[in-house]
Amino acid sequence: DSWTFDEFEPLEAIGSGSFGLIRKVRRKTDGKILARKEIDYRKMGVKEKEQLVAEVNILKDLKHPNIVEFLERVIDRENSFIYILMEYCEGGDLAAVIKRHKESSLYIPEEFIWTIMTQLTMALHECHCGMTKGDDNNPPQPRAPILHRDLKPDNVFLDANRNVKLGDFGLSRSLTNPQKAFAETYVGTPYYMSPELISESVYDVKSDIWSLGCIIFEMCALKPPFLADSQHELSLKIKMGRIQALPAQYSNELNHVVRSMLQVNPRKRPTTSDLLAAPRIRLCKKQLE
Ligand SMILES: CNC(=O)c1c(C)[nH]c(/C=C2\C(=O)Nc3ccc(Cl)cc32)c1C
Repeated sequence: DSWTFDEFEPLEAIGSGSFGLIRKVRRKTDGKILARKEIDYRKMGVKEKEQLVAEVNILKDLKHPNIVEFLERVIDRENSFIYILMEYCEGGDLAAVIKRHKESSLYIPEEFIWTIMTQLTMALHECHCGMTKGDDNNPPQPRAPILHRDLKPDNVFLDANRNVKLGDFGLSRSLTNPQKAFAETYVGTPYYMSPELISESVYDVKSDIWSLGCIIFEMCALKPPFLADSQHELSLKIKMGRIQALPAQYSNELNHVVRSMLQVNPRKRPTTSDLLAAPRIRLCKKQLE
């Protein structure tokens, strides 16, 4: 821990992530604004502590312009707190963007939706198909896919230039052993639970694609693709997989891409590579470079 605790001036709380509060802080040395996740590990069980260590290790290895940057972990043993220092995303989370549009009955412009989808797909591509850093005596090689497992608008953040930053890998898993990761206890947000998770409780990269589809659908329709008053009814709707058409102003290509991600059969859903090959996403990717 190269930072001592009083390096940072605490500012206001800005949100809550997995395991704890997120606070805006100012680094005293250079005045840089950062986000600090504050976790009181006194109350944590062994399993949760292991999960937290796994989250930090995953975040430490993921370096990508569309994934929140992990800077440092500081342990305050006196008060049994762990502080995870990450980049500050001035634009807040995507859930707030959707909420603002819904309240002012304004649809989100299609162009913005494509830029969000493109950047989220690139972030997921890094998680699912990333390469190890490699060094001078061994070349980079494919590493085990990292499943985010809790993709939702609340975990997507925007920086000052509206660049997308995928955050909160609190529930993510690395598929180190060949068979798929079984969802020990599914803790994701019920709205975004994929059909395979409801039935076989097996989670793999295609389950993240389903959740990505739910996020993009919600950006267009300003409500999730499946809504119900009970978990049971929600599960039935998700397994049926019937979704309404997007609002008429959105293009056929956007409808097609969203529906392809929301297919009940995971094998029919596109991979991140398939999505990055879609014409509109290729175009958007070029414009972002
Ligand atoms: C009302 N809160 C906000 O607008 C807000 C702002 C300005 N930033 C955030 C959140 C984060 C932020 O700014 N950096 C982050 C890094 C990781 C995670 Cl999991 C979350 C954040 C939020 C929720």
